[in-house]
Amino acid sequence: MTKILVTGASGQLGKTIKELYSNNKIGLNFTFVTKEDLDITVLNDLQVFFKKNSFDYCINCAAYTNVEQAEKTPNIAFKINAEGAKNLAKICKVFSTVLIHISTDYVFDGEKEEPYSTYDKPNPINEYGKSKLEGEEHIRGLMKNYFIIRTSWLYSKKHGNNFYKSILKKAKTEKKVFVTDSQTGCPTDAANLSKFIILLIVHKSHSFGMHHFRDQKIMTWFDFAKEILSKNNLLAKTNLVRVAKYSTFAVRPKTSVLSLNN
Ligand SMILES: NC(=O)C1=CN([C@@H]2O[C@H](COP(=O)(O)OP(=O)(O)OC[C@H]3O[C@@H](n4cnc5c(N)ncnc54)[C@H](OP(=O)(O)O)[C@@H]3O)[C@@H](O)[C@H]2O)C=CC1
Ligand SMILES: Cc1cn([C@H]2C[C@H](O)[C@@H](COP(=O)(O)OP(=O)(O)O[C@H]3O[C@@H](C)C(=O)[C@@H](O)[C@H]3O)O2)c(=O)[nH]c1=O
Repeated sequence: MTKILVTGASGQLGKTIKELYSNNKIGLNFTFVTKEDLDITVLNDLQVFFKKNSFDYCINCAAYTNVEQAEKTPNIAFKINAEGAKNLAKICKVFSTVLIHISTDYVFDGEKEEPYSTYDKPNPINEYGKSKLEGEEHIRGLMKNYFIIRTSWLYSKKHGNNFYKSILKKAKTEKKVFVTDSQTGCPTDAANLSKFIILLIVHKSHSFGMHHFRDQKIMTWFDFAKEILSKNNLLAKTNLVRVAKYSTFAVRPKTSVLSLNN
């Protein structure tokens, strides 16, 4: 049996992996831990936990993902996304566990017209992106047997908080739904990312290092809102308004398409 620890298991990605694979028949033995079970910012707790239980892989789904709030309380974002990642890297190295860590398109500034390759230099423009980049750097500096998977615009119809669910809620509760067409990226279904991660494990991949994963379609948030409403038969009933500027605390990359060819 391959033993896999999933941290941050009550979030969008953690819940998606649990739904898809907790009852698997492909020889994967999962331990799902929430923030309450195991806080990745407390190194000593990680040490105690890893001494008691051994794992072949750790999928780190724990993160601070509130892009707006991160501008106001960056210290909390850095504590979880940078320090937390550093702690996991230290522990996984000591206990010979492969770390699978998830990062984001928001490590890029969005000024490149072409898709970003894994060789492009990150230059985050908001606190969330900066904290995620610092997490990546800790992992890369501390260990070898890791996968960092950058993804973008993650959504699940069922789990967590995301743009998909925000738009559906607004369509049902607000007279007009204003959505920006000034940022372009790739919405990615959390189920597809989950499958990509599990395939790395099942295939015993040794392609350690940085990877990009996203779904195929490139679009603006406005296009995505239109697609969400259309698929839910709400487009005709909703007053969807295209705007250039939607007021936010955090600046976001203009074009953050991840290259699929690394
Ligand atoms: N959502 C997106 O659009 C994208 C996400 N990503 C990355 O994908 C990964 C998964 O994201 P997603 O599932 O959407 O995020 P969520 O915010 O849905 O889940 C993160 C989980 O981590 C938990 N958590 C927070 N702090 C700690 C801690 N100190 N110790 C342990 N657990 C903690 C949260 O608990 P609680 O809620 O109780 O704080 C939450 O359950 C993250 O690394 C994120 O940066 C990348 C690109 C896009
Ligand atoms: C909800 C909403 C957002 N927007 C705008 C605000 C923003 O510019 C853009 C996206 O809004 P959100 O705040 O929902 O999404 P945001 O939190 O920026 O999403 C990001 O989350 C982090 C965790 C990532 O890693 C990124 O890949 C990305 O998915 O759309 C509208 O124009 N209208 C709306 O009704």
